[in-house]
Amino acid sequence: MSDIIYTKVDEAPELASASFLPIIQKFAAAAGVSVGTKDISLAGRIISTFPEYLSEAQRQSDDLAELGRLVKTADANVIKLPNISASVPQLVAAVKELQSQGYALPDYPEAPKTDEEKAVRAKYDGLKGSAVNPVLREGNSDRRAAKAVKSFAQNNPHRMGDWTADSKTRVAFMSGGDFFSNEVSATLAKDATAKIVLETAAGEIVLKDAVSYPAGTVVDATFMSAAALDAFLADEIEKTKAEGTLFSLHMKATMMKVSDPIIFGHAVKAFLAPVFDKHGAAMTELGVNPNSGLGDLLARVKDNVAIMADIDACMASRPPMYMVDSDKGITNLHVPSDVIIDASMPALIRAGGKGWGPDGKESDTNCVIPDNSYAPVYDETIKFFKEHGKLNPATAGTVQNVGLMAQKAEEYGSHPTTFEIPEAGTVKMILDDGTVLHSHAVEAGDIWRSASARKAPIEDWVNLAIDRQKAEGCRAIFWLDAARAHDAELIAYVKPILEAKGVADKFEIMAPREATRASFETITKGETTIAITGNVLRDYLTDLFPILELATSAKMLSIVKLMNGGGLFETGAGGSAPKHVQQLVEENHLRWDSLGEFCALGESLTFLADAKGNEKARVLGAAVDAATQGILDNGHSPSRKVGEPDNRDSHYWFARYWAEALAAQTSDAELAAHFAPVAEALSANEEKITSELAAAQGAAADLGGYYHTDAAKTAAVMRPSQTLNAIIG
Ligand SMILES: NC(=O)C1=CN([C@@H]2O[C@H](COP(=O)(O)OP(=O)(O)OC[C@H]3O[C@@H](n4cnc5c(N)ncnc54)[C@H](OP(=O)(O)O)[C@@H]3O)[C@@H](O)[C@H]2O)C=CC1
Ligand SMILES: O=C(O)CCC(=O)C(=O)O
Ligand SMILES: [Mg+2]
Repeated sequence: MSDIIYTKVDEAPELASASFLPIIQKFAAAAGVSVGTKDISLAGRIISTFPEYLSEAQRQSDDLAELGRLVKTADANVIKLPNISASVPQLVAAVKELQSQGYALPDYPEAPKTDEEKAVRAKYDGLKGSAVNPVLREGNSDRRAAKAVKSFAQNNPHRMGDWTADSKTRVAFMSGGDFFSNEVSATLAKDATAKIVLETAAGEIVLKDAVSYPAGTVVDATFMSAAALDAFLADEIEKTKAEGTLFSLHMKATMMKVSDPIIFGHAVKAFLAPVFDKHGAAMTELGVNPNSGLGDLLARVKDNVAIMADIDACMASRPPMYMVDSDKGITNLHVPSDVIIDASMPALIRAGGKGWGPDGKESDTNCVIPDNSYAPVYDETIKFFKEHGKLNPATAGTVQNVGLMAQKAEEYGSHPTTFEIPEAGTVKMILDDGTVLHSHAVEAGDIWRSASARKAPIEDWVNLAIDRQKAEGCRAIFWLDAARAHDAELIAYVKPILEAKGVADKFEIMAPREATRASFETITKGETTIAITGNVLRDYLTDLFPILELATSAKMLSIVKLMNGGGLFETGAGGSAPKHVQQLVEENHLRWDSLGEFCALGESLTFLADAKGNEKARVLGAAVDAATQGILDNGHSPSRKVGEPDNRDSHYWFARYWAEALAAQTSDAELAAHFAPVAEALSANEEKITSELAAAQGAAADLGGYYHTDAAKTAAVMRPSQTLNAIIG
């Protein structure tokens, strides 16, 4: 096993790796540090799941499973880039592309009937959504902006849209019948195995047999009422029209891969309610599944003139929709994975509460976030800006995050125990000793789910929070709502630990709405605060605050201190930026910023030095930090526009500053001697390299695929400077 594993992923970060990884490998080798790769891309995961359909040459090992084992050991040192968490349309597209490249994969069975189809479908379902992060995240999350990154943002503030008190933008959420209001929770006194059953008039349906929990696990159960959701959505569509704003829906259909696509499907049905009422049967016949979105729906009904006419008439009577791409007519409801709440809401808030409408113009927006558990965070943020005006990134302090994430904690681990209820009855969670832990009366179509958080991760999380607060000496708030069932159980863990460690006075506990306001008040004063949150708020806040403070969450330091002693270093807190690939393919400019990779690399090398006593790795790591600083100080981050320096230029500069720092350091003479000529060559050839890189831009680029690109073509596109390539070797 290599000293450091660098993950092979998808889309923009993978393109960036084609340019950056050869540099990392070359520099690391000089210090005897090996950097290997493991493929966790969507295409790679599909290929490794179906060996029986593929030729020997096409087969691939199951790298995700291997990494899943590695992260449970003290040896793990993994640099994890963002990967696609696939929605069904993305999965289907990736399969089609692989088939076109000669991979005889089975089609994705939309409506599996035979046993074989059901088996294939089950395998594909395992690849869906957030199938990678929960496997690798065997530790809790520490996300913050590195000091250099934060001060760069303060000295070079990005543009922010203005907020005015009369903005019509608002957040809409349910007032009852949702996951928030139906939640019940209990902490298990002893190890237990639970069975989840649905008791109906006709008998008992076993939804899930034998889920095991160790003693101390906090086990929640809740449901979203389909009837309440539908009434809410219909009402909000009407209200949006009356208010003259855009209708938008913000979900996490990728990570909440069972519950949220269903909620998304309800919104598609609500928006096209008259069409579904009239043509429901015909549409089902055509294979329409509202959960796959409007894009899939339109592709299936496009040849039916009557349905298409009624869709047009319905859309004309509806409020305008928030658009993903107004030029191409792609709406919020086209694909469930296009609008993902963690990134979409902060971008809209950064823009002053504006979304893009079908006319290609900015407009105030109704932001529909049905469940009330976390919607108040965005609601309060918007209220704060309406009262105080936009945040000033030049003077704003920072919100760091410590997130409970390990061992599939909370909602993000709930997929195997989430069910769309087939018929009315009572869902019961029954323990092996006969105790009925939780019970809910449900109707057909309700979405019932159970989430859990284990004792060891919860305690590790509280201890991580204590360490981080001690290191920063700043305000620290547990975002827990004493009135919410799950949070009350967590508070029962948190308080005694804080008291036992004598640090209770250093921490506050507040419900998300109050904590949101308190955090904005703190950073408005230029101060730092730590948000100590559950898994979903970890995700939401580590995009929200960075996007407001730094313009993007791509620049975040994202450390997962693995519970068994290893290190997982995530690059940034954002995703794989599909829009960046689109730009590269059209005009050969990659605006992806690798600052997240730079930060993660520095941490990984320092971790290697500490874990293995490898002093050369420490020197390399310190030089990475100097190079990162050099990129910031000298403005060599990628620009957004074609013809200007892009991701590849920033890698040249990174290599140069890294080599210069290594040549200049005095802790390791051998490394200094090795890198002196490299630094000199990079500096002497600056003009030549940057003009070779510039010459590559402008025309369309061929990667030989989207999900499964051609390695040689990608390398040719991403490494266009022969002079630089010759120096790197
Ligand atoms: N850790 C992980 O594995 C994660 C994976 N994802 C996955 O990523 C995909 C896309 O998700 P999405 O919600 O659109 O979020 P993204 O973070 O990928 O994109 C949102 C926007 O953020 C900006 N951005 C993100 N990263 C960078 C970067 N390195 N440099 C510059 N700008 C950046 C871009 O803005 P602009 O276009 O204005 O330049 C981009 O369009 C999905 O498949 C999702 O599942 C999402 C989050 C985390
Ligand atoms: O795993 C995913 O789908 C996304 C992860 C994410 O958004 C995050 O961790 O911030
Ligand atoms: Mg996120």
